[in-house]
Amino acid sequence: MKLWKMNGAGNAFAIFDARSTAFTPTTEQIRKIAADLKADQVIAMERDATKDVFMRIWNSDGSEVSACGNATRCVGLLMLDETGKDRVTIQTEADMLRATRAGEGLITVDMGSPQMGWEDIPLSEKMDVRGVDVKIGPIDAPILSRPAVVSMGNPHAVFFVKDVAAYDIPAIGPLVEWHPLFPKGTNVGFAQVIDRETIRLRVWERAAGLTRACGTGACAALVCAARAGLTGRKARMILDGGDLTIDWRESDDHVYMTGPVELEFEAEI
Ligand SMILES: N[C@@H](CCC[C@H](N)C(=O)O)C(=O)O
Repeated sequence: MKLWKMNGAGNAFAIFDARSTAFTPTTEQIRKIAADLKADQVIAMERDATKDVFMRIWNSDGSEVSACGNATRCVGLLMLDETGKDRVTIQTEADMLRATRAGEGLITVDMGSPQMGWEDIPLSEKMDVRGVDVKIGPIDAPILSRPAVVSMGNPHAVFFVKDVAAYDIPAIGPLVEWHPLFPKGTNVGFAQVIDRETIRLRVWERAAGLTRACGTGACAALVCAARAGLTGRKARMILDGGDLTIDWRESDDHVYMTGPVELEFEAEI
């Protein structure tokens, strides 16, 4: 079986080609693969009846999830190279996504429409998604405002803060990640709006911890910022591992994510 170690803006993946050999890992095996290969997520590329590929996603704790923006860009590059097409279709549990080239080492993925209903996130009770009431115990950091929430095929809570550096994210992230308001847990973003076209963002990822970039997290932060009038619909997102450009187009309501993809090594196992 072929294995690629790749990253998208520093978000690290072990990607297995399971199109001709079955890949049915246990939770323990996923944890070990993620630890040994220093991967935030483990990905399996499987055959799909109508799309170019089906993508399965596991977080580093072994849980399976339905969306991963940066991995979609990595799988997009592999499929664009393999098929020679201008555009490839990638089916995930959450949605059908499309990937195209956007210049040297850059891939754009159409991430589809954000889901804004409280049941879509999901929340455990009806609440205004522009600012939900999560009470977390006293923390040694400036007071946090109510986070905005949105689903990009996976749940996101986004805090808008004055200075991202003032927050101990590994201490605060887990308190929100598994707060009872989020029955399926949530990814937790800390977004500092620099100007109407630039956001500094760090994300505590559900079941993976603080990563160097989170693609769906960047989409979620831009959607929440634009919805609140803090930015326009297109912005440069500055993450620890690199920049992503997020464009929430008015014409089709879809969120387009563009950013770097890097192949670290490939192997046969
Ligand atoms: N790294 C990802 C998101 C991976 C899944 C996430 N941790 C979750 O549990 O929803 C991205 O680039 O979007």
